[in-house]
Amino acid sequence: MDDEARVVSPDADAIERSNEAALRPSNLDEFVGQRVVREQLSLVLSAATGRGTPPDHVLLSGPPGLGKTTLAMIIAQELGSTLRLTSGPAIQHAGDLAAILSSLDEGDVLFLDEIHRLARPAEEMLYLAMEDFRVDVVVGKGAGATSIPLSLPPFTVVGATTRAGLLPAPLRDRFGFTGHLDFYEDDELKAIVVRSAGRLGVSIAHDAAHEIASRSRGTPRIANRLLRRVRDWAEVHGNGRADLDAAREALTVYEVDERGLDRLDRAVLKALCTRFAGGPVGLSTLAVTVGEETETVETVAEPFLVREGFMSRTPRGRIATADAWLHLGLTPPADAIGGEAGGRLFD
Ligand SMILES: Nc1ncnc2c1ncn2[C@@H]1O[C@H](COP(=O)(O)OP(=O)(O)OP(=O)(O)O)[C@@H](O)[C@H]1O
Repeated sequence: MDDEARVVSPDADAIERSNEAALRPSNLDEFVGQRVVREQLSLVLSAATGRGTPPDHVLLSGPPGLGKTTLAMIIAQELGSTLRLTSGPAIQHAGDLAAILSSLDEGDVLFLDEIHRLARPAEEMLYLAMEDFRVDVVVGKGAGATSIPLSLPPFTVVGATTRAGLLPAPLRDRFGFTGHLDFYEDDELKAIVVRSAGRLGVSIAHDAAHEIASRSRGTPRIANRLLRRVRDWAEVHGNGRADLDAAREALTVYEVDERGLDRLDRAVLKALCTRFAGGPVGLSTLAVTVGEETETVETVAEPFLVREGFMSRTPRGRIATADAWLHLGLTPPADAIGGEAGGRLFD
């Protein structure tokens, strides 16, 4: 299954991103949760504003859908600066980055999403630009090529990455502030759902907001998406009000269960428990059994199942925890490991 086709996917396509625009908080006070990052960032921004200089470069790391782009927008907003958005994969050549850098105005915020996917030559150009506000533009080709240094006005890079570990140390070191975003608690997600419902003009009951929050896998993007599906259901089958019944019915239609697992997650757990007696079993065997690509199971279902304590990765393969058996309504074998124990991780 295409990841973005899943209602519980943490990723978003272009259409969804444009739908999300209306739901983004526009300042730090409206940004729910992530208390530590919010406090630290607020200090960095206030100090820079007080000094009248651009703040240090900011690196935001964490899984998709937790608010990195939103925070970048808030940073620009709080600084009263212009935000320029691009991403690692969009920059194919160093020249693409040179063109962006040389068009920046003083104090601009340059948001570089998926910064870990920048090509090496662009990465090296970025080091120089971040450190010395300078870029070397190469003119001509081959032996006749010359490099012309161009100075840039002071600006701030906000880099976002889902894989902070992949960033080379020299790049990581050029960020004066790094904030790591973590999965949200249910009460924070509930606050986001209530706020988003208000923005969408949907009347929502508190227990319905809680129901949506608890099935959203700790991720605001998923919470907002489930809210839109509940709104659809309420408009088509109900009275337009998102009450608990509407929430439960809609999420049943989309096969998202009370712990946030969808059809693929449950298929993986079921295969693990019933076909392989709880494992250990290799990932590719498991993927073939559920009729999916290995990569889909590895990147889409497994991280959530491991995080929730349903599955464990061991050197001999994947195993189901006691919680997995219980969640499927099955009796765990006597030697099943507890949900929290998690086995020994091998990577
Ligand atoms: N703390 C928050 N409070 C309220 N809404 C939030 C919060 N964090 C994220 N959202 C909402 O969740 C959606 C996804 O957020 P965002 O696009 O910022 O995530 P992201 O981490 O940049 O994702 P990606 O890595 O896929 O680019 C947006 O609609 C945003 O408004």
